Amino acid sequence: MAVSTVYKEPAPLVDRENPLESMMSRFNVAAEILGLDDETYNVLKAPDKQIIVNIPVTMDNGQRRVFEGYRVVHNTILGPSKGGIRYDMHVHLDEVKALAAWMTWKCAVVDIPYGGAKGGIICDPTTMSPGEIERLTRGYTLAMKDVFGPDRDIPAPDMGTGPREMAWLMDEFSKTTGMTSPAVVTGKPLVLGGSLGRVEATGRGVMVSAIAAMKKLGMDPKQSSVAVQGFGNVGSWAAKLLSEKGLKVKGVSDISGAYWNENGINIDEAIAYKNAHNGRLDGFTGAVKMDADELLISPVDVLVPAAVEDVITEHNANDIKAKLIVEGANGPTAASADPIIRDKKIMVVPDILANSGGVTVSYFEWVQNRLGYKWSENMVIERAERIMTDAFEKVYATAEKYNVTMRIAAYVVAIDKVAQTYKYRGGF
Ligand SMILES: NC(=O)C1=CN([C@@H]2O[C@H](COP(=O)(O)OP(=O)(O)OC[C@H]3O[C@@H](n4cnc5c(N)ncnc54)[C@H](OP(=O)(O)O)[C@@H]3O)[C@@H](O)[C@H]2O)C=CC1
Ligand SMILES: O=C(O)CCC(=O)C(=O)O
Repeated sequence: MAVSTVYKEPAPLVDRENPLESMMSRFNVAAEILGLDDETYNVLKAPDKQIIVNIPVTMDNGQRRVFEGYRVVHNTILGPSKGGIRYDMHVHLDEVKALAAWMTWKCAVVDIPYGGAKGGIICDPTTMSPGEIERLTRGYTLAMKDVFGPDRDIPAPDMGTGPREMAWLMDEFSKTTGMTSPAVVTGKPLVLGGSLGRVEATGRGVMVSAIAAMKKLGMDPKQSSVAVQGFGNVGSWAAKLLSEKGLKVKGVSDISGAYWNENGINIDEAIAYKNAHNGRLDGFTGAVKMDADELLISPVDVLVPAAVEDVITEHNANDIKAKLIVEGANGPTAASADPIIRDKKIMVVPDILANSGGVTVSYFEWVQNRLGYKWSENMVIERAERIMTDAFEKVYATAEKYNVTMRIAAYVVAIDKVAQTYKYRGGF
């Protein structure tokens, strides 16, 4: 049988900023503020484990193709590691390492008992059939069977994956143990033990943090406008829930381009259009198409980058008009843009706080699976909102205490918690 290795080589990071370097530069600033000792610094800066696997998959045409997959466990000091799995052609080991570390900091910011991990496979799911994606997902799960576990490492969805992939993962893992193990993965379909409220949880958390930040800035949601980059799980839910709070969503985008309506886009219509057109906004008539790069520097009060890393850089930061940036995506702002944004006095609710609603409700899903009990949607929403509001206030107070940005403050809160736990666990 012919074996093609076309998807095996990782995409180079040459033309992009390196998210791992961005993560480390903020980590270093926070470590300095906290006066972290050398031992703790060295333990926290590098991942505990990096696993790279080759996954042979029989494609629909009978050819075998080998895919490269990763799982990076950054840290387990606070508990079992937690983090999503990304299917995308740009997946790169350094990116997965950054994403795994961000999971450690994110779980610590919202004070849930998890460490951090992230996974990814270099693939383009938009060109694969459901059967090919299923075989890839099952192959990845088998390759990671000794890494995953309800008390060890608990995956979830990220870009390019959703409840369908999580169901296959749960089923394949359960076969290896001979027991149905719903708690091995979160973001599952409801019938398999998924939690009410998980699908929209990340977008809802973005909305909650945006409203909390607007309150601090004295901005009235009903008099404010917003642009959202990325119209997938996080972006579309954030846009919908922000519009329900009265904000005018003037711009949205996906890989097909950006769409602008000065009078506000009808988000329910945009979502319905996307769902009916292969997940894309291309051809949507409720807005005018514009250059994708223009969206980030468009005249809006609030900007929500909810797609990929490093879209805000030293090259466009100066042109941003928004007074508030709420990071739905992980790592959308390169470290090179931080000083420019700070000097422009734009408030940034950083990724590890703003998008933590997803992992928070994942935690609730895991708790419900372990209890064998289901919570009502109201209970999920109310508890997640409380956790996020408390985390926001803690980060805001830390920013004031040290006179630093919300981003550095979030790292300070997170690293302090993990470092203190490390000291207790180490016995001194
Ligand atoms: N899902 C979750 O619960 C969580 C996700 N996140 C982060 O949020 C971000 C988005 O994830 P999620 O919504 O799940 O992913 P999805 O795959 O559901 O959606 C990604 C969206 O981004 C669009 N996109 C991709 N590249 C670009 C680009 N260069 N410019 C504009 N749009 C682009 C995609 O367009 P198209 O579909 O046309 O390709 C799609 O609309 C990621 O950074 C992820 O790590 C963070 C916390 C939790
Ligand atoms: O829901 C989860 O467990 C993790 C989601 C995720 O990958 C993220 O927050 O970046």
